[in-house]
Amino acid sequence: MSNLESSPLIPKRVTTTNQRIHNVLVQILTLVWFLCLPLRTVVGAVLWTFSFFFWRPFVAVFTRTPFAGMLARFVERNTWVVILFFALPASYVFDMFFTIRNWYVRSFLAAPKLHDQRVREVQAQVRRWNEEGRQKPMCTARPGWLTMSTRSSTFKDDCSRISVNLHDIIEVDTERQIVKVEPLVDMGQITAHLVPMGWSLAIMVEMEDLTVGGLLMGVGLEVNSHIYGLMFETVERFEVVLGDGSLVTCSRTENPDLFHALPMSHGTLGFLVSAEMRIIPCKPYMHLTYEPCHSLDEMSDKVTKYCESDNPPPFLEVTVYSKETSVIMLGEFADVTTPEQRAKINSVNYWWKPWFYKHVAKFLETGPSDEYIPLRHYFHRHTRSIFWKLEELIPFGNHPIYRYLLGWLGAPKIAFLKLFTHTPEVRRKVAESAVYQDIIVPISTIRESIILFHEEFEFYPLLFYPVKLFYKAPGCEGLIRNPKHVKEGTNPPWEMYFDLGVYGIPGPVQRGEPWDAAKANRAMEKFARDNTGMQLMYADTWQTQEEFEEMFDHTLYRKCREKYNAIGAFPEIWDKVKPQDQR
Ligand SMILES: NC(=O)C1=CN([C@@H]2O[C@H](COP(=O)(O)OP(=O)(O)OC[C@H]3O[C@@H](n4cnc5c(N)ncnc54)[C@H](OP(=O)(O)O)[C@@H]3O)[C@@H](O)[C@H]2O)C=CC1
Ligand SMILES: C=C(/C=C/[C@@H](C)[C@H]1CC[C@H]2C3=CC=C4C[C@@H](O)CC[C@]4(C)[C@H]3CC[C@]12C)C(C)C
Repeated sequence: MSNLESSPLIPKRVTTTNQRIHNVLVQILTLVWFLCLPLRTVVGAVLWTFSFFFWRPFVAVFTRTPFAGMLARFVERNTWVVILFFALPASYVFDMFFTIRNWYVRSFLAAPKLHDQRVREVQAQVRRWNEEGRQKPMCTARPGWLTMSTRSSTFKDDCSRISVNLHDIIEVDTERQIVKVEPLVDMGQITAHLVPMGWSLAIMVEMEDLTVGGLLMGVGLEVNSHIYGLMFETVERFEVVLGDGSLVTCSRTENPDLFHALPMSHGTLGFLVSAEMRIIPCKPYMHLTYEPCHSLDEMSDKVTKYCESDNPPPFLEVTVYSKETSVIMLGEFADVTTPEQRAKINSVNYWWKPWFYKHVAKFLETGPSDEYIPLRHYFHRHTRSIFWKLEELIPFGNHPIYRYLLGWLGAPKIAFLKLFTHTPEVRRKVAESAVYQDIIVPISTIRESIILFHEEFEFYPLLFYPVKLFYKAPGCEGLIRNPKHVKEGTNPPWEMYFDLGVYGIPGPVQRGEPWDAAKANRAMEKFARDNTGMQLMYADTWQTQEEFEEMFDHTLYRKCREKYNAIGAFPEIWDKVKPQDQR
């Protein structure tokens, strides 16, 4: 028995019939596991031994030698080799493991009971950290390579790592229209659970590996954020372990200051251990209408009109293919009942299908159209191509031969891309020669923003998701600044913003011309600050601390750090996100 389990803080487990079945199954599986020894040895040895016991130490040692540059060049020029032979198979095995594990936990282990026990384990770790003299500030033990962040920061090396290993969906309450989840539940897990029940998160974020904790303690948004706002707006209650090990809950009425300060606080106020989030009923299909636009003005006018109308389309996304061309996608949940509708079904996520954004680009030539996409296919439409990033990594990835032969392997997990290809040297080069950035700015700046991105990055496609930012009453203003030009007569007041994202190698770099990463990124950040906008902090920032604090309002955040015992217990956000050279 571990020390934690013998602790008086943790209740003894109750053995239920399900758990007895669980015990028998564990014994059977152990037997099967041993009987499969030869297969296990081959697969396990090739994948895990190579990745964890050879590749990482090899990279660590190699990067200290004069050959580091050579390795970086090899990885850079032959990224597809590393991805095809290591990242893809590892991702496949990892996904299979988690699919089985999640099914198993759902079927045989009582998650609500385990939740309380696991929260106590987090509390026990924090209390132990206090008893041992509060040496280094705390952060979650999740390793950097497993996260979705492209940041090069290494703050975790200077922190005490607390394991917040909470992976489960605790409860779906269709009457209250709430799902209660643990922070490491990811988007893929949620759609697999909710969609067959006829429900969806109010904001169902696209990428399967994004976690609830990361999206709420960072920023989450999707193509219906022009209705619901950022993901944290759909939260009813947070449950948090504070720096002294106590457990608090907060909502709009209970500890409201903490409730409003938590979003975007990046784990610097406490450890999130559960969140209650709004769910909405859904239908089996998304009816998607494609409207190609052939000028920036046409797109800007149409999008503004749709977003600000009294009856906006429930889902709205734009993919910008060049300064003047883009496709607007308008979606609504739908049933498919008639033969005409059935003829328009397109399961876009089957592995042999063309990547979604390539499919959408065709409407620029063929004109407006519509189709019915099965809901899970729609929710995860960009996963297979990692938006438009995979083409750079596997240039032949959308070729029909590749799709039919190897498409079933799916996309490499971002975590494994990072694990296998991010040597420090590569990371440095990426920051100087590629851009992964999103800003959220008012919809009134569509033209200026796209022109700015064209001048600074000259990379397409661009991602465009409209987002409603709600005005917060005095005392409730969190890190995200209040919008300045709210729409008259709305309650609560709001202003329409949009997320503009650029992910890839800028035009000048592709052509072998000079490109000043610092200048371009700083111009983008200044534009966001000047327009009461913000940058998404999963990415590297090039701002100074003063500029960062001009972008994000630290007033309530700092009050809460003091009131809820976070000072000394957790780093400040800036310490987590600041650029490497400001450490
Ligand atoms: N559509 C969208 O909205 C998209 C959003 N993103 C971005 O990706 C990030 C999410 O990625 P993901 O890998 O899921 O998350 P991460 O592991 O990157 O976590 C993001 C931040 O949240 C903190 N955090 C996570 N879990 C907890 C917890 N239980 N308690 C306290 N703090 C916690 C982390 O703290 P710590 O540093 O201590 O680990 C970290 O600072 C977000 O920043 C989001 O903006 C990316 C793509 C799309
Ligand atoms: C914020 C949004 C979407 C963002 C995604 C497109 C990016 C989020 C994380 C990005 C990536 C993470 C790590 C990577 C590993 C590198 O080796 C290659 C690049 C990348 C795959 C990179 C690509 C872009 C992201 C997926 C929207 C939806 C608001």
